[in-house]
Amino acid sequence: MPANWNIDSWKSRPASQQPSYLDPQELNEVLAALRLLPPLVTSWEVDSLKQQLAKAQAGEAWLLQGGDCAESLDDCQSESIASKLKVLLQMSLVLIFGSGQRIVRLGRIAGQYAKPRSSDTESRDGQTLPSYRGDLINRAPFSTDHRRNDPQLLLRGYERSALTLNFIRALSEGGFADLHHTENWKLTFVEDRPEFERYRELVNSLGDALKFIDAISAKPIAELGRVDFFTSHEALHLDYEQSLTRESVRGTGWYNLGTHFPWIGERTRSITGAHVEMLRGIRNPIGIKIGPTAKPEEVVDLVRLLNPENEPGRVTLIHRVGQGKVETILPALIEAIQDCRSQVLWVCDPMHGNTVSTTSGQKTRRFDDVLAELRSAFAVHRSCGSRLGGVHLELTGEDVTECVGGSSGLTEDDLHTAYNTHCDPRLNYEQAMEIAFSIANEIKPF
Ligand SMILES: O=C[C@H](O)[C@H](O)COP(=O)(O)O
Ligand SMILES: C=C(OP(=O)(O)O)C(=O)O
Repeated sequence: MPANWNIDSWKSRPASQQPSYLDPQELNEVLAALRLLPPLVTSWEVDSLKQQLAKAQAGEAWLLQGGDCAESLDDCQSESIASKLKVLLQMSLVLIFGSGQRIVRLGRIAGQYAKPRSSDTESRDGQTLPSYRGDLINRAPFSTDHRRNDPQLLLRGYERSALTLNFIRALSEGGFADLHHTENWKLTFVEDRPEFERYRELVNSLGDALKFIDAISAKPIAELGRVDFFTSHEALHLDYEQSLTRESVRGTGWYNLGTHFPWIGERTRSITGAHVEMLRGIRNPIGIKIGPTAKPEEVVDLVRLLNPENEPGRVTLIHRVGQGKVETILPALIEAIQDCRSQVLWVCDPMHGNTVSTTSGQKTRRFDDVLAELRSAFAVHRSCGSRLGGVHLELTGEDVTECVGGSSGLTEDDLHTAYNTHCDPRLNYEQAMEIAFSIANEIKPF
């Protein structure tokens, strides 16, 4: 256990972005109930992910992290969960083909229910209400009742996370994930989409390769029938995260067993803050979001504090500085980490630095900005003798219209057609696949 850390030590630090509840007694009862419920993941799985991230750090694998901006409790349905898994599986296949590397699949799923916000309140037509903070805390519709922080939502969030994870596990292990049957991963609406055509060609080559492997193997290769799939979410609501943080029965320390990979957001990464203190003491691999104002020495201090033993796979730095700023901001961060010889996995989130508002005030992201940030990140890492080891995307397998651009040429006028996100705009199927093909051209073994 790290020095001076205990399961409550975060409580003596300033905790930003935390909801307050009208009835603290009700909150305490809910937290007591959560503490008795079984964990969602196991410490063995968490350790296995850490080993895979260590491989990505060493240049032997690549990380694909993606999913909703904000999962919704109502969206915990088979179709929606399967379609997220399908698009991530299809993307990972494209990346494997392009790079010849192992792909680590990490969903923003089964717990991505809490959102940090820029403002505590939202005003519409002269009425001001608390901001929506994710379905773990309050609800999205703009009414006093929906925007009230409700401790019972913590239990609902835990339950929906468990249901989601149960379905993902079944799909990942069974015939659904079998590489011989990639037709299972097809989304209903994609037939005539250009990106699907490119994907179909790739799957046909895979079919030939599998026939060859099957012909020369004496027995079926189990790995071809299943996939590894891990979960992640922002560790934001600290009472909730604490209730799922448990001491390992193996005596290997404390783990957050509400997810495989918790991350610290850009708004809560203060080195003296409660979020950093909470995650300092757990054994999970963790992510840290790095925005454009981060100072190199600040990032070095954070990495040293969170990974004092310099353990491979422990820290993933997810930079999200915005297109046009990568060349000026990223080199100093990379050099500072190289100078202190800290082992980190570098990942680019090309979404969060590129949110813009339309003339009607709707949040969107331009596909070209997302792609530009990603391409610059590859180039800057290369020129610094470093390696971009993964991508972090907000995406969905559904046919939404939230980000503009991409090969189908979505415009601001199209956004109203299927703008379904509760928080930030996500890439739709076609845009996500287009990004995957672009990345596949960039990834090279170290
Ligand atoms: O997903 C990230 C943040 O929660 C989101 O960008 C905050 O949005 P806001 O600036 O509208 O509060
Ligand atoms: C809030 C998020 O990102 P960031 O902390 O980078 O703004 C997020 O990824 O949901």
